[in-house]
Amino acid sequence: MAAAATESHQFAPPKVLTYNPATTPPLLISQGAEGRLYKTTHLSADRPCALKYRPPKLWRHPILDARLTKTRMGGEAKVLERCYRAGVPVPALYAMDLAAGWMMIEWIHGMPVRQAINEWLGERPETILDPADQVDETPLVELMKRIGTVLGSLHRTGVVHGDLTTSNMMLKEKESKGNDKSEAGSKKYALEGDVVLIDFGLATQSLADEDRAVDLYVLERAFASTHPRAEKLFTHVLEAYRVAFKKAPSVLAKLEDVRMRGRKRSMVG
Ligand SMILES: Nc1ncnc2c1ncn2[C@@H]1O[C@H](COP(=O)(O)OP(=O)(O)OP(=O)(O)O)[C@@H](O)[C@H]1O
Repeated sequence: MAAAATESHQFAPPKVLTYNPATTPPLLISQGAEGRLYKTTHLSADRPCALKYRPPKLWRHPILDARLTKTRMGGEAKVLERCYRAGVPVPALYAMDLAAGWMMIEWIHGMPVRQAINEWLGERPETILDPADQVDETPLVELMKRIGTVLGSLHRTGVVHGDLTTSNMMLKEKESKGNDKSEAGSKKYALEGDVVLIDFGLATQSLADEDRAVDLYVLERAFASTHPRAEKLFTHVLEAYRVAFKKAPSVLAKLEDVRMRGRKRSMVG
């Protein structure tokens, strides 16, 4: 949940947020165990950005802590740049200071895919796939396909995300959505927009089918538990992935094995 004003933060924000006169007062967007995310601006007031900050961990040896921050955040920045250059939809990297533990990335206007789907499903009957309901699930199917296409481009680039969930994808707002303010218009456009992947903190570079399959499996499981009413539509993600990515057939065959292992593990307990 967004919390305003620097003063109320439990720990001081990084200096970059206080010494640069062109920087807009930071808004704390999220706070996790390892880091915080602020909304601020980069270079000019009309260029919003997300600032990811990993504050020093006082319980860790300072040299080890600095090394960990450099490795993890440096790895995340490297992956972001690689994806951006290859045309995978990710936020652009604006600036970073690994020694100080922060990086500034493009602000994506929109909402997490998780929220967009839940708001859209909120108005639907319990099982949206029941033909008797005559619910037009086309917008959600189209969104699933866009997710599959983006994942195909991610894996083609040689990157696995490591933490795929619908919270780690943003639905980038489209201009048309902003122009049509009517209720019908906002429903019609609720699931429109480009899917942008975020949070590459656990990403790695890999070309292995196994890693790619596990990436898809993690999303499949997360999707089933976050959006149980739309679980059956996940197949559209995999279909679009198959179309977008030449090596998909062997990844999807591997996904079968990964699922099997997952089922065995849950039977054993
Ligand atoms: N580039 C961005 N533009 C807009 N909002 C963003 C951006 N990056 C992150 N967010 C928002 O901030 C939230 C947290 O971001 P992110 O997941 O990258 O941080 P995190 O601290 O690693 O979080 P987590 O604890 O979920 O891993 C996201 O769910 C999203 O709502």
